[in-house]
Parts: sequence; structure tokens; C-alpha cells
Amino acid sequence: MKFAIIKERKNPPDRRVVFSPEKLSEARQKFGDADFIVESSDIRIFPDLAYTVDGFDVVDDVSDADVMIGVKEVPIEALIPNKKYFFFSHTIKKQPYNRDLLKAMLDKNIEMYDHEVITRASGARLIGFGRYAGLVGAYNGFRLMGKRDRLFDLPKVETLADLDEVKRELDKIELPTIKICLSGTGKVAKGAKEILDHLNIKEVPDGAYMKKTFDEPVYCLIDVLEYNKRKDGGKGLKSEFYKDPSDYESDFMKYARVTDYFIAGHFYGDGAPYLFTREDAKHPDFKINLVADVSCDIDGPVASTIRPSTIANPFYGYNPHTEKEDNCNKEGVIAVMAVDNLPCELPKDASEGFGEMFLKFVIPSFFNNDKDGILERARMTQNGKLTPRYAYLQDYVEGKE
Ligand SMILES: NC(=O)c1ccc[n+]([C@@H]2O[C@H](COP(=O)([O-])OP(=O)(O)OC[C@H]3O[C@@H](n4cnc5c(N)ncnc54)[C@H](O)[C@@H]3O)[C@@H](O)[C@H]2O)c1
Repeated sequence: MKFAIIKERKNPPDRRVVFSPEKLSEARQKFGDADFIVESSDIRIFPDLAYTVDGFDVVDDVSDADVMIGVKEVPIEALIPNKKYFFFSHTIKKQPYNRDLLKAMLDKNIEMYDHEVITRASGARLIGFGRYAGLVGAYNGFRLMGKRDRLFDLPKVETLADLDEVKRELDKIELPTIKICLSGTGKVAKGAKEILDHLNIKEVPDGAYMKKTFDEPVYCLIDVLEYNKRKDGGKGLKSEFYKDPSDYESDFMKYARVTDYFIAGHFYGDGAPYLFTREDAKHPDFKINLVADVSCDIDGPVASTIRPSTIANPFYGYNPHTEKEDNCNKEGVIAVMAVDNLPCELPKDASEGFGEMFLKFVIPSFFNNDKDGILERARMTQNGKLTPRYAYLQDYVEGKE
């Protein structure tokens, strides 16, 4: 079986790749029956030469490979018929902008595997860039704070070589005595926590966080049952909340009252209460003045996120009184970082981390009869049809919804 590491063709250019030269060498060593080739790319974080010196063929035409491995959506005209493809197709939520892409994959008899649905049987995702989004998002929030309050000047992550350099920059700053609240328990939240811990910020339990005054910066981690409560006052249950959050309401104000910097790293499920609304942000007790919204749901659970921002222009201000964008240096305006493609700022580390998981969970499935069902669960199309698991997309593909 021949695998091709394909070139990324989306704009703005994405420098990430599924396998670094080092991981690809490891894959070759572990799976003697597999052949690996690399499509030449002038934007990839690892230059062609880095693969060539490791003995890989770097070519312009990968059409003799069986499995194409990429990161972002492949433009329709670049799709090679009758192949297996791995990338983020952004179609499972019926995203209108990728309907034609899914249709084209069916027309071209492509077997499509989406990274987003590479999961355990339980549904837990095995692969993702979340950690890197959390790392860069938390850092960007501090960068915004340093700029706005003229405290320190952190460089942009994309100008730094890797995570080690990011951490070295953080070693140079001194933080004021602030309270930081971080929501979530997944990969994003863990990445953001890594930054807070690197800065030696003290983690405190939520009771102390809300009641006490500290003489050093502190942070508090909150999960769904901390920032939501049952409407009837009963004891909440996480599994119940995930299944149907309609009996719950937000309990986030108790944190918003004492927090300076909020890092949103949670997953927001459909129908769940908003953490804070536009009305909440108007309340005189609402203290948050800086938000790094890594979760980045627009005009939703974090009211100040009225639009995504970009790596080029990562910051804006949200004025709670006018409910509009405003200068983030103005009194009363919440400074916002809401970049929606954060891992792209750290392409080397993000690629290395992704490849490690892909090698661990996906490549073996090609050689062990897919005994864990990983390929089966991730396979969206086969023989020109949606597979049963993804049949719910039929109307979307046909343009009926
Ligand atoms: N800004 C960016 O560049 C960027 C990059 C990656 C991810 N994200 C976003 O960050 C968010 C978190 O991603 P992640 O990688 O940490 O996810 P994850 O899959 O690692 O973790 C999700 C967490 O949410 C919990 N969860 C699952 N279903 C839930 C539900 N219905 N309601 C509440 N919680 C639920 C899970 O238990 C898990 O702890 C996602 O919304 C994702 O789209 C943003």
C-alpha cells in the first residue's frame, strides 16, 4: 500500500503536515509493507529537502499512491478519483461551503476519511490540533494584555520557531496580580493550562478563587458543572448535561465577577446555555476585561466574540454597552482574541504532535484488518455513496437542506 503526504492547497496557506520527516521515517520503519511518498510543497513547514535526505521520494505527481494524507480541504480540481483521502473536510455539520466538495468526492468515487471523526468506539476523538490551539490561544491573550496595558511586548507566535521558543518568551514577562479563569477539560484546555503552568501561575480551587484576594496571579479551571447549574436547584450530572442541557442555566456570573482574563477552552454543545450573554456583559459586576476565546463560537456562548479574528489581526475590542466592536484600549471595552485557526501559528509542533497520533492510531488500522474499527468509523464515503454512519448527509449533498 502506498501513502502520499499531499501538498496543502488552501488559501491562506497552511504550513502544517500530517507527518514530519522524522515521524514518516518512524512509520516506514514500523510498517515495512507500506510505501510513503511526499508531494512537493513550497509552503510546508518542513522543506522538501528534509524528506529527501531521509530517503523519501518527493514528487509532483502522487497519482500512483493509494492513500492521500492531508490536513485541510483539498480543492475539488485537485482531487484524484478512486483514491482514499484523509483530511478535515468540514462537512459533518453540513457546512454549506463544503457541500460541493463532498458531492465531488462521491462523484469521483473517493473513499473519504475525516480526521475529525477518527474516534474511539465511545466517540472520543483520537486526533486533533486542540492542544496547540490552547497553547497559542492562552499565549495570545497574554500578548494582548501586554500590549493593551503596556506591561510587556511578546512577539507573535508565527515569528517564533517552535513551542520551546514560545516558552522562552514567556519566561521574560512578569504578570500583574490578576485572576484568570479557564473553561474546559479537553485538548484545548490542557494546552492553555500548559501555558499557565509554565508561567508558574498558581492554580486555586474555585471556592478560594471566588472569595479570596491573592497577592500573586492565580487561575481557576472550570468544567460544565461549575459554570452551569440545574434550573430546579438539583444536583447536576455531566452525562445528563451532555445529552440534554435544557434543564440547565448558566452559573458563570460568579466567575465573571472576579475574573480579569477569561480563556474559553470548552466545547459548546448545541442547545447549552450561553456562558455569558450580551446583557450579562453589561452588568456593573461583570469584571472580565480580556477574553482569549479559543472555543471561538461566534455570537454565541461568549458574547464578546462577535466575529472570528485572524492571525494577521488577532485582536479587537467589544463594547458591552453599544454591543459593537470598539477600540480595546477604551475604558469598559473587553479586549478579545478570537483567532479560529490558532494551530497554524505553531506549524512545526502541531505537525509533530498530529503525526504522532496518526501513526499510533490510524496507520496500524491498515495492517491489522481495522480491528478497532477506526477506519470504519471515519470512512464517510465509499463506492460513490455515503456510508451508513454518514447517510444523514444525503439531503445536504443533494442540496435539499
Ligand atoms: N480557535 C481554534 O483555532 C481552535 C482549534 C481547535 C479547537 N477549537 C475549538 O475548541 C473547542 C474545544 O476543543 P478540544 O479540542 O478541547 O475538544 P476535545 O474533544 O478535546 O474536548 C472536548 C471536551 O468537551 C467535553 N464535551 C463533549 N461533549 C460535550 C458537550 N455536549 N457539552 C459540553 N462539553 C462536552 C468533553 O468531555 C471534552 O472534555 C472546540 O469547540 C473546538 O472547535 C478551536
